[in-house]
Amino acid sequence: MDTIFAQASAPGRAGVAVIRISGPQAFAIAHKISGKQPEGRTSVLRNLQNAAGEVIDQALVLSFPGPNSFTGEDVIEFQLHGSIAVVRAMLATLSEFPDTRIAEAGEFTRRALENEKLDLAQVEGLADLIEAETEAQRKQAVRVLSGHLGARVEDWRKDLIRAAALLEATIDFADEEVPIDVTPEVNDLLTKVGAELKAEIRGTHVAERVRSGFEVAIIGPPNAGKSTLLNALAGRDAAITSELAGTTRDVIEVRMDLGGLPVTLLDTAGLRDSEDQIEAIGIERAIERSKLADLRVFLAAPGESLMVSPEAEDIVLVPKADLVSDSENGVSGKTGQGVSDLIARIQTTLSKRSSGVGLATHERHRVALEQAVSCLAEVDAILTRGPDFYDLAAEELRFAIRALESLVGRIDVENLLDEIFTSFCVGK
Ligand SMILES: Nc1nc2c(ncn2[C@@H]2O[C@H](COP(=O)(O)OP(=O)(O)OP(=O)(O)O)[C@@H](O)[C@H]2O)c(=O)[nH]1
Ligand SMILES: [K+]
Ligand SMILES: [Mg+2]
Repeated sequence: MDTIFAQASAPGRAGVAVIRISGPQAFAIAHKISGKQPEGRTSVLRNLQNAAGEVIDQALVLSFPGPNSFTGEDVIEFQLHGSIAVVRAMLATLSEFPDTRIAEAGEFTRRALENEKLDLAQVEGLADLIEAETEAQRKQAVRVLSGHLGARVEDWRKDLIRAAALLEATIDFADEEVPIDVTPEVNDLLTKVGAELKAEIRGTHVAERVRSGFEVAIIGPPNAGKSTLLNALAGRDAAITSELAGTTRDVIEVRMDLGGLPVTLLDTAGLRDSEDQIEAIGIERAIERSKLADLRVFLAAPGESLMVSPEAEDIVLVPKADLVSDSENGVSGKTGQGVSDLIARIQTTLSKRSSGVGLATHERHRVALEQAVSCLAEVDAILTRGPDFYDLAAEELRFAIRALESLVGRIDVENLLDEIFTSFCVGK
């Protein structure tokens, strides 16, 4: 097993840079570079030397003897001064040791997975946490990283294994009089697990949104002030505004953090029947994108007919509130009137939706859960055919169990690993 090393902190100048070493040679290397090692899980201040005995830097040295380390192997961390030259000199010195090489992207985490310090879902949570930009994303990632999904999978697995065992026990008695009817208990177990899986599946759609962002489309007739409103919400001139109807044509996207939720605001072309070919394409796109959006903000005068109808939670506001007398339900991007109310309404609506997130947060999780659910439906169908088919039902149950195990990487997932780890940075 190679010993691997990498800069774990971001590249460039900084107060402190962290270089991490993991593997069988980690302690021996640290000894050569910095002298006697600190006791496990403590830190000491040391001069670090290169092969020629020159001092590279003065640094904190931390040691984590395996298996109680992030990777499960012996790990050393150097906290150096965050200088490009210091880091380069350290990496050059480290690369001179035999059986030691720079780590690949995500390789420390990969070793943590291989040494069962993390399960596969936790690895995904860790990747999400590093990517997190908003509070909602951070919270969701921390939940996944905590390993609760693994615990949940373990519960489902136990229930399904029990159901399979009950069925198999019956098969063994096939020739004799069956002592007890196991179907009520099996059905209870299947119903319970099935309902819980379905609830998790519902949550995955929202979780995906928390990760990638909710889309909120601003739509309405030309010149309603959509682009002006977008600019007011974004706090910058992201879209061109003018008194000419039909100014906006392409969908304009602005990413922002709305009270901790990641939101992409969409400004769209004004909706009307247009002879202009380019404008007509813009209008078509406006309709398409706004239908796919998670929420729509309509700028429309009362009674005004639109080419898209609002859905239940959509927000309908009277535009240019500064010009109308009854401005109760109005908004004005120009004066800022009603803008903070609008932000609060968007936030409330989306937070309510994001509260439905469970522990399964990735497309991969959804696919595995749905596979398990469809296996369970199949088990139900087989059971109605009577005890002669119990062995078939037990077999199908094992497929469901395997689908669930793939969530946490208990079964062979080599191809998945490459996909997951390519999203990691070197040093993690
Ligand atoms: N009084 C007033 N004028 C506004 C308000 N919002 C926008 N305007 C003006 O209305 C005109 C149209 O504004 P835009 O923001 O370009 O409107 P739009 O809905 O994006 O228009 P299209 O992209 O052409 O569909 C501009 O002259 C703005 O200055 C408002 O709240 N109050
Ligand atoms: K306009
Ligand atoms: Mg516009």
